Amino acid sequence: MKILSKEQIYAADKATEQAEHIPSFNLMERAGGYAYHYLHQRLQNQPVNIKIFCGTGNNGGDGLVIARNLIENGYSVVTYIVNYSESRSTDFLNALSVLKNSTKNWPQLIKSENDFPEIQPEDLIVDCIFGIGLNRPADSWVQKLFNHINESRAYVLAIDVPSGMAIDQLLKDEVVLKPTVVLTFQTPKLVFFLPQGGKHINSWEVLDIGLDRNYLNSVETKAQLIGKAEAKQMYKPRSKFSHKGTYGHSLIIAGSYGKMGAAILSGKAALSSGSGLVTAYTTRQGMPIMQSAAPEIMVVTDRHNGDFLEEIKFDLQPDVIGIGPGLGMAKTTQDALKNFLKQNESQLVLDADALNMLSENNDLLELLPQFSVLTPHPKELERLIGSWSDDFEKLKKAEAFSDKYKCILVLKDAHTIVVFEGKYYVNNTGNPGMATGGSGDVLTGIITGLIAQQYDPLSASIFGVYLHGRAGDIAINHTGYEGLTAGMIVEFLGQAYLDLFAQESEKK
Ligand SMILES: NC(=O)C1=CN([C@@H]2O[C@H](COP(=O)(O)OP(=O)(O)OC[C@H]3O[C@@H](n4cnc5c(N)ncnc54)[C@H](OP(=O)(O)O)[C@@H]3O)[C@@H](O)[C@H]2O)[C@@H](O)CC1
Ligand SMILES: [K+]
Repeated sequence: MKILSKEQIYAADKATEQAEHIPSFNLMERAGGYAYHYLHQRLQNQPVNIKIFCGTGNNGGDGLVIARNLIENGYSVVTYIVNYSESRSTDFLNALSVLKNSTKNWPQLIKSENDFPEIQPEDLIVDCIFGIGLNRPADSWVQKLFNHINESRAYVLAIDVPSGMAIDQLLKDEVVLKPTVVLTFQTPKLVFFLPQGGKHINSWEVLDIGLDRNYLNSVETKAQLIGKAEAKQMYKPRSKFSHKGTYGHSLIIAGSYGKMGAAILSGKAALSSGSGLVTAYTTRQGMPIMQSAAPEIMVVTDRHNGDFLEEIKFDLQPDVIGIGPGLGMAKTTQDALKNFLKQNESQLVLDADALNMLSENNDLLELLPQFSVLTPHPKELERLIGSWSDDFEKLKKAEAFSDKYKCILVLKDAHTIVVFEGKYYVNNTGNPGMATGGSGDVLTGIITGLIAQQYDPLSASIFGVYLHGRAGDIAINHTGYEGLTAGMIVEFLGQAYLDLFAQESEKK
């Protein structure tokens, strides 16, 4: 699903008005009307007290349209206008005059803290104070109103975006109204998926307000949300006359004394993502551990006998190499990595200690083959690209790094974002149960295994991140968040593949 920027949303508005030859107020009527229907379907005329807080721009105008529809349909509504500014948008004034002409239930003005109404936990709050037009911190009395609503424990439906949250920047000392649900128009907003904004969002839904299809289909967005529909399109079906060679050979270079689990998890994940063959390259001591833990995985070892890899040399030609999990940061391993990178020609997926070694020796980055995949978690990312002031700057810096080294960056987080050639692919699977040791090693294995099967590195990264999260989502139905372990993510990978096509087969 495309994630439009603020400018693109305003442009989609204009394009719709032009294509349908309608004034902008019609679009507000439509958006507010659909939002009313959303509420009405769920409330079914229950006697709940609804308090609608409106700003003085178009988000507030939407609120007035929702209020009018609710009042006309017999709901108990009190509407407030939060007077954060003396200016009113034209369509806000249009919505106000239609409301005043059709009902005696007129809005009340809130000008300061003294005007705040009492809110009961049983009330339903509709937040239409600020939408995407917020461009600076709200006045302190308005922020107090956000907090007043947050403290009420009432159910809060935010229209378009939670008030106080800017969609294209992080505002200093941001105070945000924390909704129960965000009902967002037409397109999810990128900020919902970034840690600093996303933490205020419990759940969100997109409301299709019928913006112009031609515009939406043709607009090229920087960010895209990856869900099942997008993942399904990437899936490569298997052919009947295939054999294990068809699905490639993955080499996983991983493990050290006390960290063999990382190699096992990565190797198993590569296998379960479908790689035809998997070989692990690890320390000599690791051989019996690998062989007994994963009989399907072949093992090649360093000829030395130490706790850490001292040499990375092998006599086989894998299609792709995943390197890093559990390697440790021993000097001997760093030298081994350097020598390996100098002569390596295979496609690479780099994770964990391999990334830390790259951060310590920036020259090594020049040795990476084009389209290498790097899968840092936030701390590893910081070591690679330096610190950032906020999530938006983080993305910009990641983009510059990816451009400079022609690599694919997989920014692991609650919503992992794959960054490549100026585009952001935002993953929408996964859950907090996956914040567990070894989860990242599994992802490395999955992406490696997909590249072995001839997925191009970008698709392998996007699809791999999706599958990883989906496997975790299916697994928690059995384990709960706390009980989920990385090994289970591997076990549920097959289910994640099946789930891609689950709906079709159920319908048959
Ligand atoms: N296509 C769609 O999706 C459709 C969208 N629609 C709706 O329009 C909404 C966007 O409306 P909007 O542009 O009028 O902005 P909104 O958020 O109401 O803010 C109002 C004004 O406040 C101002 N301002 C900013 N920060 C401030 C601050 N801290 N303290 C005080 N003032 C501040 C700023 O004006 P400024 O002062 O900068 O001139 C801003 O313009 C959108 O979210 C959706 O609900 C639908 O109606 C139709 C289809
Ligand atoms: K809002």
